[in-house]
Amino acid sequence: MNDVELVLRSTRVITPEGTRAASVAVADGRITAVLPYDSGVPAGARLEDFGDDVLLPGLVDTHVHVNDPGRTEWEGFWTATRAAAAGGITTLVDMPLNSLPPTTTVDHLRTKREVAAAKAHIDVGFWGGALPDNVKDLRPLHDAGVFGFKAFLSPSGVDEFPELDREQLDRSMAEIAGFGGLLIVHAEDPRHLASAPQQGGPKYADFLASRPRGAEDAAIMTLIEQARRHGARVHVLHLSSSDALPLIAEARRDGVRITVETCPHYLTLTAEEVPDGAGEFKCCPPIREAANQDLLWQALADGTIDCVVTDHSPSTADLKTDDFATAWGGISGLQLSLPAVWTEARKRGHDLEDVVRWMSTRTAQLVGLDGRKGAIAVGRDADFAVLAPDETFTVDPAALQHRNPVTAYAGRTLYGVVRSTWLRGERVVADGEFTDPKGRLLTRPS
Ligand SMILES: NC(=O)NC(NC(N)=O)C(=O)[O-]
Ligand SMILES: [Zn+2]
Ligand SMILES: [Zn+2]
Repeated sequence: MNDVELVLRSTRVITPEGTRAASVAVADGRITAVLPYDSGVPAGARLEDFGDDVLLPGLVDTHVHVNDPGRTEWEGFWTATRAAAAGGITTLVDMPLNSLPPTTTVDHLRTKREVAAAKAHIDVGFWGGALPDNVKDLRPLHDAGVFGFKAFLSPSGVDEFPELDREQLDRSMAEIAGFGGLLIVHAEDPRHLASAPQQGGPKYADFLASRPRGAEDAAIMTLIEQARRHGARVHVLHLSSSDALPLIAEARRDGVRITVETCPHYLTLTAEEVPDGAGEFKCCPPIREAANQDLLWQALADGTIDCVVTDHSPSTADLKTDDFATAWGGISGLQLSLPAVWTEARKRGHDLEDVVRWMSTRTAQLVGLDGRKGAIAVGRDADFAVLAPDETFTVDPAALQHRNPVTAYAGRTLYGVVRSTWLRGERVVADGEFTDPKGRLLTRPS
């Protein structure tokens, strides 16, 4: 084993065994030991002492739309990965849509990887996309290292990424189950969307009524039925409807291989407080009522919801119009996800270990990266965030690093200042100062 190069020390290190004062030894970008706080520093090693700031594993955000290449006026690898790093995220997995080309063939994946390579400030992996006409591309994409496949059941918002009907979903799922892959699904049933009251305009209540919980519940029922039949591994993206929770819990008890994520905005923002005309709050499925949010928190606490990811899906500011029917759907959360979730979590009696489990450990597990990411433990990559959990700040859009600093969190006061972020033992950002990009491109461990 190589000599220890770096020791990171804090009175509060979050490890799988709990939070304790510890020294974390690093060599060749990996954690080689987690030792008592006063273990000393080997000759030739550098010491970084964070005092009482918390050292936690870098977050793993498995739901990010980087949009590069093709819609780089919306977002790109340079800006998205800087925003992520500033928010304590050290790994992201890029969604297959909104970039041009979308990640739906091996050729397109190659293009994406070339574009990302020089710009990534954190580690980056890729999801593939399941379209009505690319079943033959799924296995080659899997073999090329994508982490799984996203499918929509309702329109995606971009023409080049059409949704699957039930038969097409069935066919793609059979194919993906055949090679042991993971299918991740935007679960809103188009029939329930079509039959809901439709009314454009600036009233949030009208938008909410147009995308009812029943649309999510019905799509999730379809997904469960098909996953059960195929023995497939499926994952529900960006769950907002609390009514779907009992369905998911029951399916899991029956042995269906289903996991679920939700997002910071569903956990921290409520329909009651969305101002009319405020397009920065539009996302699909929508932010729902406070009572719904309480049930999402309960499901996180009892484990029905596995993890929390951003669904960072930005656009240019002009597309976030005051008409909820036509405004771009997507909330930009990369830089603020940790403080936003932590602020609400602490209010509800959770500790940072819970937040780390939801935003790092479980997301790493979801994509099979738990051998390398998601915990401060020997053998894992030396990816860290240093957080001052009791310090507050007020969200100023001008301080955000993503390309179009539109945010639903403007003016909110949040707990948790990310002081620095570390990737494989190297500092990526500290107090707003970034180093040159050091991110690597990840493939699914086989
Ligand atoms: N085209 C999108 O980026 N859609 C995303 N938009 C949201 N969530 O509003 C998503 O993940 O479905
Ligand atoms: Zn989606
Ligand atoms: Zn998304």
